[in-house]
Amino acid sequence: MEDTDLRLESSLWVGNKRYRAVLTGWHFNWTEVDKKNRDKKTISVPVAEVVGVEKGRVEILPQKSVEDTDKDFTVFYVKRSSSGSSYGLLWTLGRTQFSCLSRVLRDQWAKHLRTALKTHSPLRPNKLLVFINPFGGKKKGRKIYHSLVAPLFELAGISSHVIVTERANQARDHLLKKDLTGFDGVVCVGGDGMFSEILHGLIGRTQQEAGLCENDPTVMLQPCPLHIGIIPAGSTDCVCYATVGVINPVTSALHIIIGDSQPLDVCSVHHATALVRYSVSLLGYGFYGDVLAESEKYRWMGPLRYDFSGTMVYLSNRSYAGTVQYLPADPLLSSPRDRTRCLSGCSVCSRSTERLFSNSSDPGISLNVASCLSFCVCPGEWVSVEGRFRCVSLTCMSSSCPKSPLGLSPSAHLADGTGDLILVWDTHPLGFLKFLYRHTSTQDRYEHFHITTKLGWQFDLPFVEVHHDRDYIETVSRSGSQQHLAERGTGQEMTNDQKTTTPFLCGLCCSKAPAVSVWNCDGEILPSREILCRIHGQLVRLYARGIEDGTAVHNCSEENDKCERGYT
Ligand SMILES: Nc1ncnc2c1ncn2[C@@H]1O[C@H](COP(=O)(O)OP(=O)(O)OP(=O)(O)O)[C@@H](O)[C@H]1O
Ligand SMILES: CCCCCCCCCCCCC/C=C/[C@@H](O)[C@H](CO)NC(C)=O
Ligand SMILES: [Ca+2]
Repeated sequence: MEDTDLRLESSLWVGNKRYRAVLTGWHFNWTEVDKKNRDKKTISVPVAEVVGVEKGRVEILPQKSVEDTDKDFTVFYVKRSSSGSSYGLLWTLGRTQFSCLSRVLRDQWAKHLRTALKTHSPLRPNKLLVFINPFGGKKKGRKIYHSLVAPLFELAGISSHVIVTERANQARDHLLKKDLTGFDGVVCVGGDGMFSEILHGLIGRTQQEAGLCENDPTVMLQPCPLHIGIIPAGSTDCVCYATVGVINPVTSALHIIIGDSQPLDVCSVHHATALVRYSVSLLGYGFYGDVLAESEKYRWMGPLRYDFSGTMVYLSNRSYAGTVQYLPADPLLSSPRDRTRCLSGCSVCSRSTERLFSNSSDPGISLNVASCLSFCVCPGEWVSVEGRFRCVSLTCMSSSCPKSPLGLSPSAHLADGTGDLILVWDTHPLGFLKFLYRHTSTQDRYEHFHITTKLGWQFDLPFVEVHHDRDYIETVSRSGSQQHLAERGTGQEMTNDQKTTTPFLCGLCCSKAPAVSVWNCDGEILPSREILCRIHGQLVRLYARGIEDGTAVHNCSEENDKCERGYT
């Protein structure tokens, strides 16, 4: 249908005020008109952000009520407000009840608006498969879904098949084996672990159907056709925070309803000739591996277990010997140190789409896995580093979360086909504390497109390196070579503290320093230490749009003169 066919204009009343309402193809605007026919304030809502249109005077929350009047219709739409911090925007459900002069006109408005919203947001889901983890986070998944999300899905005409999980990996197995015909997307209600199940199920299913072998890191994996929605109800909710900007079930539900689409890079992790897992947020050895291993003992603490374990692990003052090899990405694409951020509509990610899906541009395809584990197969390209590390982390995105608002790599991109490798060399305990403090502090903030820090940038420390990687390998083992620490980390000879393998404050919290750590892969401990990773650009799509710039919120409401895009 042409946009001109959707155009409609008439007087409408909200309460006793008269408005001139106009539906163009893309926007629905209503402007108050005073008694002298002068325009006053305008409210403008993009049609793509209209959630639903109901005949009569309808309310949804706290309970649904319908007054079936002849000349009225109610429009529900996305309304934005600041989240309190400057990071991301909260979305709530806006609602306006309109009255028309006749029933015929009312029916015309309802029909035109419904047609327009379908035309302008083609990815809106009709049918969703929803998995609820009843035990995630504070164990409120069921309540969050039924009280906050289900009424919105119903309003938007989405039918959902809900499965409350009874065991770990049920959602993954369902996606791998059961009939998924008719579903537009899969929604998980839970935390990063639940998201990871959906990720594994959908990627696995897609490769099975395409006849591709996931174990082979040289294979170009097939992007998943189904979208993933995340209703946050977990402990860290990092994937939700880093792709939406807030941890808020209503905001996430609204992104799902309007069919937002955010591609996401995924890292496949291999050991020997097998796929071990996929990762999007954190593949971390050393500190983050130890924090996860320690935190498993304190599950009963809920989300606080990470802070408690973080403190315990910090006090144990561990570092580990190992070797990391990586293939650097093209520095012209972007840099993890450029202090920009990946926001909604990011141009770096958009430009990457073409590059990623043209087959010729991926030299990583020719890797030989067996060789990779022992030496570099692309001389001159692969970089190898060896030494003692506090932590080695790889992330495909910023991995910001409430515990680390800037994230592990604040300037990383969600969908540029690269990952950031952060090497924190062994250093004095106070130096490492500074790094942890900088990257977990809530005081640092983003300003329009650039990151400014009051405390100092987390990568501006002499023992921290950050690299931008296309594909890379990591092998971590105990090499016993401690000299590298002095050579690369601080440029000075190692101190006694650094040389010793005895933990700092030993006896207060642990008795013997372990020789090796474990890999934390998005909150799961990996069984292998020697791993090979490959970044698969834009392998999955989320019902999200990246982080909207919180500083662009207009301070406008229905009382102000101009209000665009439903900002409040
Ligand atoms: N019914 C269930 N019983 C037990 N475990 C489950 C169930 N459903 C899902 N799980 C598992 O629980 C783990 C944690 O779930 P989730 O991510 O939702 O919560 P969380 O508190 O954020 O945990 P984490 O921070 O460890 O990821 C997931 O890895 C998932 O596989
Ligand atoms: C001295 C105290 C230090 C406290 C450290 C607290 C931990 C900070 C968490 C930042 C993690 C950001 C990356 C997210 C990773 C998720 O994939 C994963 C699963 O939810 N979360 C964790 C904590 O491993
Ligand atoms: Ca990326």
